[in-house]
Amino acid sequence: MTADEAVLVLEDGSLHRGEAFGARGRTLGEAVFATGMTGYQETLTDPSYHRQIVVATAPHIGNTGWNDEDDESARIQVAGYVVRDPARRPSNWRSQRDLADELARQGVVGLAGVDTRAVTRRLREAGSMRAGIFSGDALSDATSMRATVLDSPEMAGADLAGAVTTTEPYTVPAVGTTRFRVAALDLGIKANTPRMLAERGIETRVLPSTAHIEELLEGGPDGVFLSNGPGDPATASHAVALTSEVLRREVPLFGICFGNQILSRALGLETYKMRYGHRGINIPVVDHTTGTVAITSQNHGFAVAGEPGSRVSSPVGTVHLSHSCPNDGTVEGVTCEDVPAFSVQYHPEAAAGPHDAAGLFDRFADLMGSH
Ligand SMILES: NC(=O)CC[C@H](N)C(=O)O
Repeated sequence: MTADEAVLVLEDGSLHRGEAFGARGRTLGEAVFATGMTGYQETLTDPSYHRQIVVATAPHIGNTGWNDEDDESARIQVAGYVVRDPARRPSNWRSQRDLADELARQGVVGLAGVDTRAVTRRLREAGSMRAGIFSGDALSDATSMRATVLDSPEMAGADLAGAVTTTEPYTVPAVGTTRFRVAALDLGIKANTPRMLAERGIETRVLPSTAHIEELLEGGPDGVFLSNGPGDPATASHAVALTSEVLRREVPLFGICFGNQILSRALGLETYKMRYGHRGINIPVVDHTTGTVAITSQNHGFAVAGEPGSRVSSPVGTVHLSHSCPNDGTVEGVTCEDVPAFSVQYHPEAAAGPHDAAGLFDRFADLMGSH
């Protein structure tokens, strides 16, 4: 890595100087911090991070290099990447190349050599904020770089699923015998989701976010899946309308993260922007039905409003705000008591992360089996 200068400029006017990492140039996005110690390849390729500049709290990044197997989508999706101490040389039996080279190859602007924990403390106190990374020819004086950041769009109100969804439908076959067929609305789906469904004998037909109800329910699928995805759930009116129709027809439905926010909105609940969100792979979730706690993988900046553990009425009957995060008391999942639908704010596909929540895919299969 050549030691040329790069700077992270936050909306609050603070400047964090380091070295260019990956591509040189300029990038703008929402600065968020992610606390996972592992799984940077999955994080960087997760479409939910579209238009976000990810700040890694783990000080050493890049140790396991990059491979052709662990991508969660077709490309690196983050707007930028900020790390403290990049590995000088990757060392892993699966590594095929170097992280910095891969960032450069895909044109992703990054920054290394800053105190990412200091940046994180700032984001934790003041909240996620707009930011820019500037290097090479894009470097200029602090005032104009900050003005560029202040001109960039906010994450609140951003409608981004259309930027990451598939253009054409495709099918991921079940492994072994096909027990169920699921239609998945791709709002930014991760590759591990259809894979985990496939392992349970579920064939997944993945559809663009613009699909109409006839396309979604073509061939009479056994269930509908709402994926994770970037942007503000308050903008996702089409997905919310589709979901209302699926609920009305009582087709079994399961949603993850953005999908949880969409289902909740279809049930009449509201979403709001959190101060700094949850992004990590060791976040606890309480299941209010069983009283158990799962350690989960998460990546969200918006949340569903409501009292964890309470029951509210909706157009399709009673809804249990069935899961919550004990760290801050936010809602982490909803369960419909009168129609076959549930969703969680966290990631049972856990790429990367712990496997505590993997059983939710079995719960979805059971729900389809009993309808
Ligand atoms: N991972 C996701 O699906 C994220 C959902 C939404 N964009 C949020 O930030 O809350």
